[in-house]
Amino acid sequence: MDRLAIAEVRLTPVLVADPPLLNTQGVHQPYAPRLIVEVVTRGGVTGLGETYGDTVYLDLARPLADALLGHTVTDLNALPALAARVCGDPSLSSPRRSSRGGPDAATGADAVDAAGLRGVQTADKLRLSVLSGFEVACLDAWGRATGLPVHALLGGKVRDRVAYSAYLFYRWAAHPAGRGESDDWGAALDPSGIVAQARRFADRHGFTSFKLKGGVFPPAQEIATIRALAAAFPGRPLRLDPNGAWSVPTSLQVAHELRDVLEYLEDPASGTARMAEVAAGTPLPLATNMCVTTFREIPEAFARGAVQVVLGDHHYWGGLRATRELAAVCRTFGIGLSLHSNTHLGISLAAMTHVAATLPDLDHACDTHYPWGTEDVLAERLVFRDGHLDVGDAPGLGVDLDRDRLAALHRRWLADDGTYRSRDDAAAMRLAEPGWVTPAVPRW
Ligand SMILES: O=C([O-])C(=O)C[C@H](O)[C@@H](O)C(=O)[O-]
Ligand SMILES: [Mg+2]
Repeated sequence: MDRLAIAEVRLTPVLVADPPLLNTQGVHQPYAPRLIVEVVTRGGVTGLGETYGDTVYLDLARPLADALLGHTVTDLNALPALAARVCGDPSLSSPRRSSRGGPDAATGADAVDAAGLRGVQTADKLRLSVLSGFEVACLDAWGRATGLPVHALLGGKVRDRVAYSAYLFYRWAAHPAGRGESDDWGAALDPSGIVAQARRFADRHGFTSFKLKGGVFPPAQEIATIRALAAAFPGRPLRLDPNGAWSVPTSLQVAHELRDVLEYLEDPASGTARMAEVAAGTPLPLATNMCVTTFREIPEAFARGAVQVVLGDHHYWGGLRATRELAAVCRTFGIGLSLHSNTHLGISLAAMTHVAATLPDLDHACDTHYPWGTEDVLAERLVFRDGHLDVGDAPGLGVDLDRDRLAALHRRWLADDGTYRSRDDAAAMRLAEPGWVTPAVPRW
């Protein structure tokens, strides 16, 4: 066991190129912050983890890294209590104020900040997101030390490949003011642009289901885009996610108009109360990665029938094992399950794939931003075949770090003056539209 004790934890914040993808709050900044966690055992094995890299997460990660020294990588049930002790007083788990001085993201369904795209931001959720990077790194180290894949440490895989969905975004050709890296996707701001984007995703990665990030244009335009996708890809599962931008009547109208082509409607309205009202008025299933993002949000949402599919995310649910606990709760209440994604690198995609492989009732193809990325810290990028990732049996996560790439992305983080160290989609939007503020919801 001593060989599995943690001798060193390395934290490397990085900035990763991100395209100008639009959402209801603004546009992605040219660079997204991520944190790479390396856990080194006394036996000399290194495990990899990845999580959000915004400054508020880094502030919690540093004390947790120190506190982990001497613990063994198998000691995962003790992680949440350790994190609660060293990352701050659990009583701080009440809602947190927006770091941007705007409305408090957690006080109600009408207030969102960048974190609001993934539900309210609480101290609990921040801490769990940090913890998830360490949990994954410990599992990777444990697997590498014993020759077992992470899915085996989670009880074993029930499938050999995991289905992913194409994540379509309205987008500009380039970031405003000549910032960031360029790519060859071009702009997609209307139905034909999105259909072309979907074709490219399908041709390149074999995706057969499609999710459109909505809440960008008035609903009639987004309905037209979904209709164009349905015509171009008949019978394929489609999803639309305006991140809570619509009122209850608007949500009901969109649900009615698209009821024959949508697999589910994702977070049409903000907050459990509005989602419950929408759900009561449509047979279309509602999915969420906003109103059910923590265990404590489950009882009310499930009792009120507010959601029919939970889009789990191992980052903010607190790791791969917590994601399995979420799956058990969803199974108990007859609620569907899939997995959500934010801008991420290959370590998180590998982690997500391992846990997805162990979930018997994964009902829908998982989300991923990965195909939008052109940079990674992995020696070899993960490759989708027929819209799936294979679930390997190599030890740990089965992915290797490229130290030169990691160092280069870290140098970018070091060189940044703070502009990109915390995600701020509204700030990025202001470069194109001075005076832009995060729209209040309901926006339409
Ligand atoms: O499903 C979702 O809500 C997301 O993927 C949240 C993300 O933050 C997405 O809106 C984005 O990347 O702009
Ligand atoms: Mg969503």
